[in-house]
Amino acid sequence: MQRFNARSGLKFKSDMRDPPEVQTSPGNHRSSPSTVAKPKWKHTKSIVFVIVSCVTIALGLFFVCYSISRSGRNRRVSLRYSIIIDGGSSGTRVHVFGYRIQSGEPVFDFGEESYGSLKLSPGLSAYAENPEGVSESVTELVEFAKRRVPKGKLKKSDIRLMATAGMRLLELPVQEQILDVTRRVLRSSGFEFREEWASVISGSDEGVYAWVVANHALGSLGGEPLKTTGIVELGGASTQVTFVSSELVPSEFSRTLDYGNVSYNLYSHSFLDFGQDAAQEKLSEFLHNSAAANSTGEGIVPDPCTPKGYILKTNLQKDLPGFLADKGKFIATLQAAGNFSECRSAAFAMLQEGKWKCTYKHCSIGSIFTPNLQGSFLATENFFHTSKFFGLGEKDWLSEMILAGNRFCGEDWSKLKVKYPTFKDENLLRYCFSSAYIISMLHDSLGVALDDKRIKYASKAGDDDIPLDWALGAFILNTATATFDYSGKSRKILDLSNVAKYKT
Ligand SMILES: Nc1nc2c(ncn2[C@@H]2O[C@H](COP(=O)(O)OP(=O)(O)OP(=O)(O)O)[C@@H](O)[C@H]2O)c(=O)[nH]1
Ligand SMILES: [Ca+2]
Repeated sequence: MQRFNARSGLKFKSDMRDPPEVQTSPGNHRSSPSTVAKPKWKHTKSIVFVIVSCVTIALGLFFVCYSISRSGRNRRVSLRYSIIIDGGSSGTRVHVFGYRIQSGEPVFDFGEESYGSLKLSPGLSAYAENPEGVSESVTELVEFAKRRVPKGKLKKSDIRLMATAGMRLLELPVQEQILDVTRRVLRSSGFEFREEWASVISGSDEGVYAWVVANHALGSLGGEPLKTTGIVELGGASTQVTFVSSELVPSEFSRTLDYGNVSYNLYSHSFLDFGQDAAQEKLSEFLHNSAAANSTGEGIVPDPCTPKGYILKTNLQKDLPGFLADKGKFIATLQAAGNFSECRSAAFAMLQEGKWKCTYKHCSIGSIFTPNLQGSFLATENFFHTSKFFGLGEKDWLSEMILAGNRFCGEDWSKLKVKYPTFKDENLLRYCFSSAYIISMLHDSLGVALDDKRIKYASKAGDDDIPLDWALGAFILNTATATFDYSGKSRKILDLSNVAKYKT
């Protein structure tokens, strides 16, 4: 309803429900003083009102910002921190974990706020000839960690360096020289550190840790053993297989993990030197030795795992990580002859080498016992990277891997370079061997059916997309132990009694 005020020319649009709103109707603007001038005191009142409301709004905004920053600071202040440095063959990564204790239990949150990581290449084993060189990269990783932990918390935050297969492949004295350099850096880092916290962990431990983070992410850790998910990890220098087996497992492969009120009897083994990078380098020696008979006379041996047209350079040898340097000498005698099936057969023959020494009921790889895989599995690291590269589906990724490998291995190198212009040669080169190696390992050796829906490739898992990195599993167990110690309950978390067997 609109009322017209004859004197002011102002239309009051008022409605019983709405506060009165003043409208000036067009053409009714009067310049004469006859327009109703407001009394002086009204102006002052509205100016005071405006100032008071601005100050109130400003104070309100300040309070909101302060409480947000305070709660963020409180969150960080209430957080505890733990740092793990993973010394892998292809790189060294630092993981910084923030966590809190709620009613005696650690609460893990691998979101951005509580978790950060940084990877530096090359890995520790690349410094075999120059152990002192390690200090630079470890120092850079420590500095990354210090930027994520409040200064006042450094002394209460433990830092560990846990090296894996790349270091296991070095001679013990060289391992110790490299570890001593890392200990010197960690000792002066300001974090809580003990000498024994810089070590080469056993492959079996590495597998258990990866199993722990996968089942934590999937929510099955602490649940029924046969409802847990196994892990197969194709790393750079080693491959881990870890899962709950209902078969009787010889003690050298058996691990007991007590978590919550549940005891898990795990099969866990790390196939040292059967990581993808190590296997690909071993293959050149294997091809040379096994095909010497039918080489082309001048000692040239066909290499079915390298696409035709690629010139295998001897300078690849100087690019090899420390533990592989001596393998490079065979590269010069190889000739690229890309063929997926032949590469798959060569990889399978390499995986079966030493089978005659098998003293168990059955051996799937070399003379090593592996129970028949049972239940669901996540296939990580190179299983994931290569499947991603070929854009394989979730369901039939193994059958698709064969098709993709056939195409890739059979393609001429010059065409692959045009198709994948952004890839460095040494990275693009890996995919023919990788596809064949994956099939020869999972299907030909471990007996996974090509259409088995229970095995999926992944790099993350669970609703929170938790990274499937064994270091997160090590952190979970370390913290759980710490918590149990902390709350006075001394319960066995991880039966490490037989870890000594792996240390030698
Ligand atoms: N194709 C591809 N491979 C990758 C990528 N990032 C890492 N890799 C490879 O994946 C493997 C890394 O797995 P990791 O477990 O981290 O290997 P690592 O820790 O360096 O070696 P280990 O000591 O055997 O554990 C190595 O073979 C890397 O070369 C990537 O983006 N693409
Ligand atoms: Ca690794």
